[in-house]
Amino acid sequence: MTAPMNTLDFTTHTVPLEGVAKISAKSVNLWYGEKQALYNINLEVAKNQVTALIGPSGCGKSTFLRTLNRMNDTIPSCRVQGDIRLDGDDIYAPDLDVVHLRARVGMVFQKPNPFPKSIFDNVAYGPRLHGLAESKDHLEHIVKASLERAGLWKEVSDRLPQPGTGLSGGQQQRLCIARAIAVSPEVILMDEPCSALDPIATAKIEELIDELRENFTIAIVTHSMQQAARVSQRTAFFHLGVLVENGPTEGVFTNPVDKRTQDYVTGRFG
Ligand SMILES: Nc1ncnc2c1ncn2[C@@H]1O[C@H](COP(=O)(O)OP(=O)(O)OP(=O)(O)O)[C@@H](O)[C@H]1O
Repeated sequence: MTAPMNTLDFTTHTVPLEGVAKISAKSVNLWYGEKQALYNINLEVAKNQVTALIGPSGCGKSTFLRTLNRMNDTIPSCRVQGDIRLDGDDIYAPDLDVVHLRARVGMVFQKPNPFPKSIFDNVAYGPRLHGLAESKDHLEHIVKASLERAGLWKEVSDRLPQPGTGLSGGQQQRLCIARAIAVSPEVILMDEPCSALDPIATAKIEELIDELRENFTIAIVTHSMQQAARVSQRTAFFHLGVLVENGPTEGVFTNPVDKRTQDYVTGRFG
């Protein structure tokens, strides 16, 4: 039976993970002030895979992404309930060091946001903050390796002292990915990382995402169903703050179980 109009349907259809869960979210509810934005979300993020979070504008996908490294803590009206574990560690435990958590779970934002510093210092910032480099040589090695992994080294190796803000939009986004990688995170959260980029820069980032999953676990919010289909192994479809469907990407797109997912993937709304 379908839910009557204007009544939230809380049903979630989940195809269980085949691999290992890196992050496990259970019964997550979230409010901004009086307004509830997430309802009883249960979602596992598979290790060394890309999980795409999709859904119409305002459905809560960015909000959910931000619960995974407690970025919502910076919003005073925001209240989170539930249980979120990273390799079994409760990330909302009262004694948890949030700075350490955000080193384990890095983030790349919609608009490339390099610091107003040199290319080198952008990447060196995190390792310096967390005391990860034993010497100047070691720091240079980390910066080079991070830029290489982000596919940017060849383009910037001769201009490391120049400002990061002087790079093209696509290069800036790869610089932000290098900055995230430099602290050796376990998970990288990406919130519409290509929405400010042209198709060529987007294609480069998508290729990079595919390479990165070998070493990292990735969760990506995207408005583009094509992008979700190209880069992810699992997809979670959100609607009105509810996780409607969650499973292998191909199944969600070609054989969705729920009518709300069917309507979204066939372009009937959103
Ligand atoms: N800082 C905030 N304060 C109050 N309400 C917020 C805040 N951020 C988001 N919301 C509300 O929470 C709901 C979910 O928003 P969210 O940004 O997570 O959705 P989204 O699916 O990522 O949307 P979009 O695709 O447009 O970015 C929306 O109703 C939004 O208005």
